[in-house]
Amino acid sequence: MMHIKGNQCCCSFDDCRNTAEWLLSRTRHRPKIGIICGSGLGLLVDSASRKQSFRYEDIPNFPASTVAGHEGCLVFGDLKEKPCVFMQGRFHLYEGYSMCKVTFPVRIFKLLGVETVIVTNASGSLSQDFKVGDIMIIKDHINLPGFAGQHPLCGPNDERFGIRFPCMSDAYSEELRKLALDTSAELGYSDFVHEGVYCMVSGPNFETVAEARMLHILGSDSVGMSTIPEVTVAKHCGLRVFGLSLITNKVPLDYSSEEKVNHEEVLQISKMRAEMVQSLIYAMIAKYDINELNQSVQMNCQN
Ligand SMILES: O=P(O)(O)O[C@H]1O[C@H](CO)[C@@H](O)[C@H]1O
Ligand SMILES: Nc1nc2[nH]cnc2c(=O)[nH]1
Repeated sequence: MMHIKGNQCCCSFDDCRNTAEWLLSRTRHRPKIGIICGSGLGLLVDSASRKQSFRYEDIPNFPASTVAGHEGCLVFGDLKEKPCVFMQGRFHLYEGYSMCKVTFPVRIFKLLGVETVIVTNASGSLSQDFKVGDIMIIKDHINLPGFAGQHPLCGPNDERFGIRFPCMSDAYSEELRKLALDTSAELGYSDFVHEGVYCMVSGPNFETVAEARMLHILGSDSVGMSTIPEVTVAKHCGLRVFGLSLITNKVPLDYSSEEKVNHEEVLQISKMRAEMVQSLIYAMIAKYDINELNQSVQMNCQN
């Protein structure tokens, strides 16, 4: 599959602008919060009001969802009266998409007027402290494909999106992480909500024992096959980022382990715990003062 024309990204500023204008001319929604639903987490959309949905296949330049548990719909709607847009299904490198296709919707979010992105995913735990069904607030990440040059910002930089060398040491908003921890305590969730470091691998296979041990030694608390490209592009274009990772399985760190992960089990646990993820996000959004946060986004966002 060829996504790069010469050394040009297949998703130029004009492609992004055309897609955003197509959407803006078909909806009255003007979202401020963009939510990316991970594997099996599509039901985060369920309680939104005034919903309007577009199938990915009908949106110009949008890739198609090919993975079970990723519905393939862009849904506009309000959560607690805050205007949101949801990706019910994301794109992954292992589907054969280039990094610019994987992250294309994040740039569309930006051009739609979104200021905060909430990413969610399903991941396997490497930390002995996490149990299946726990929620990990993403504090930081390790971009393993990025180390090998599989990086969404490689190639010519378009300054209309952001600067050539973006800072990543504060990728995940400290203020939103604190809000998440406080909200978890109020909901009585503290026993199963923890902060941690997420590591991305390209997939599609799950880890060998030796790989899992290496990722753990490197400082990863959980591992998955997504999220980091989206977060990187969001930070590059000045969006505020918050991330939640649902622990759907334990990654075997020992050859004697009986654990054998598969995607069906990942989806089963995601669907079982999606309501918890949903109530945490809703409670956070209810408390979230968009105007106040916008001011601090502008102050903090020096990129
Ligand atoms: O990261 P999300 O999209 O939630 O999905 C996770 O679950 C799938 C594997 O079961 C992989 O795609 C992995 O990345
Ligand atoms: N790489 C990887 N991705 C996952 N997504 C959900 N669980 C896992 C896992 O154990 N490993």
